[in-house]
Amino acid sequence: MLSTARSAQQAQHADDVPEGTSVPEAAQGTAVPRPRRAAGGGDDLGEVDVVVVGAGLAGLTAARRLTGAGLSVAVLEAEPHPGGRHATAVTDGFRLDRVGRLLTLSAEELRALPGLDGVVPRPFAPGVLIHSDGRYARWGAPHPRARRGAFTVARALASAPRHPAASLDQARLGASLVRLAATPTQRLLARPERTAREALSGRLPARTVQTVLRPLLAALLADPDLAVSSRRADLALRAFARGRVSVPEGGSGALPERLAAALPPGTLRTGVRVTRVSAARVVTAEHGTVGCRAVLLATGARSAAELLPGLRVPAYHPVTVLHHTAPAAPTADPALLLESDPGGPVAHTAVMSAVDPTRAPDGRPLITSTVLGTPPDDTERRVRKHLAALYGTSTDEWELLALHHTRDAVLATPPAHDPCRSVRLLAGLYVCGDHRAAGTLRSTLASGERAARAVLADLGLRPAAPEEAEEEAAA
Ligand SMILES: Cc1cc2nc3c(=O)[nH]c(=O)nc-3n(C[C@H](O)[C@H](O)[C@H](O)COP(=O)(O)OP(=O)(O)OC[C@H]3O[C@@H](n4cnc5c(N)ncnc54)[C@H](O)[C@@H]3O)c2cc1C
Repeated sequence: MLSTARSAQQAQHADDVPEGTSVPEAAQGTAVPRPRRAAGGGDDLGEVDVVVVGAGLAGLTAARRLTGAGLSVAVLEAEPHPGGRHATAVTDGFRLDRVGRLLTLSAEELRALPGLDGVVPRPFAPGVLIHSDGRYARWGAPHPRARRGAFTVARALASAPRHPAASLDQARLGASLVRLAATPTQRLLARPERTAREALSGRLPARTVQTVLRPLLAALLADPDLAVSSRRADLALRAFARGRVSVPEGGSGALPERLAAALPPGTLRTGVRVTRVSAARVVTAEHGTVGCRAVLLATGARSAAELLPGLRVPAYHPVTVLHHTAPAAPTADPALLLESDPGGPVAHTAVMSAVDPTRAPDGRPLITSTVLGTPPDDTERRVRKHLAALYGTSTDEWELLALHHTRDAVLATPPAHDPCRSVRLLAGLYVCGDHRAAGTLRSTLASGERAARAVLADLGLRPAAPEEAEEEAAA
């Protein structure tokens, strides 16, 4: 049963409760109905215990936890498939990511995330290949005779035979990354927080920051201006130093697909756009109304603010991803190639079929390239020209498979970003997603877990607990 004390509680973060939000029946003290039958087929979505709006990573994680607790749940997703920003489209047998974020978790860390065991990370070649002043340099690849082990990328930088012009810079960067690789998360999070630009320029020569760290952090955090929090930058650089930059086998969609597949049949309803929410009812565009005991908004920040005007929409970095195939792969090297020279438009690119052959059919090449910020008008033509220069080959015969522009692709996490924003608006109404989290994959998933736990507590199915300011939520 819902505890009276809990239901009478005021919203924990009144500033975040949209004006005019209707207080749910449960919060007004009316009897809590018995668990409801699961949503049925046809256009009648029936009644359920909890409606989760949005089948991205956060909503699916919350749904997994709620169904695991025995509640009937309807996950309503506007698109024809789950996954949100991290859905992977299949075109002519190619698996094409929409945003294509890089993974910075080890296989063990990935396995430990709820519902994601079985997702396989496909690493890039160790280190990164950086294009600068028309030349290429591989940073952080271990010497062929070096012993394997932890922190190989950082040690490689510290001990590699050096280009005379860059030897001191390379040694200082290597030493800095070796130290970072060994620093525990809590120590990193306790450091003073500034922009990454300020923090890095205090530690390393401007040339190293500009030619190596800026393009590397742009690839990892989608923030080429280094305005991101120095703590987020340190965590990302530590993952790089530990040799953990990879992509999920089969595309980013492997993560939401795994979470969706584990839900009880009938829980996920795709092609259902929600147009109005209150704590006891959800109205859809074409499928009527769903009655419920709690609503969890997991739609991404902008859509959440459309459904509940007053919710704050934080800043995001836009990302444009282009997928090409070619008569022949421009290289067999599974390297992450970073552009350090200004002018763009490509920030980073890889022969993705060399990194993860499962993304392309019949051994065909797949080249995936990323443009950060607002893309130019003639994006495809300029990207094709830039790729010709980067790979040193003609791209005239290359075929564009897809171009995806996502305006709110990656949460901006400047200094003083709150890593653990409240997920409980009031009893019966909850919100989760990357905008409630720290700017990491783990914290986005944790926001779904936190929201599900808050629902369970308000429904009396688990002891009420303060919203966990979990360590992992920040990391
Ligand atoms: C490989 C990988 C690496 C990642 N690395 C990071 C990282 O380093 N840092 C980080 O912060 N995050 C990372 N992420 C997570 C990612 O960047 C996003 O934070 C996350 O995908 C956002 O998920 P979400 O569920 O909040 O929102 P979304 O993915 O946007 O899902 C929202 C869903 O709601 C649906 N929807 C919207 N409006 C409605 C409506 N009215 N009715 C019904 N449905 C609606 C949308 O169609 C969408 O499916 C990573 C993800 C992957 C796969």
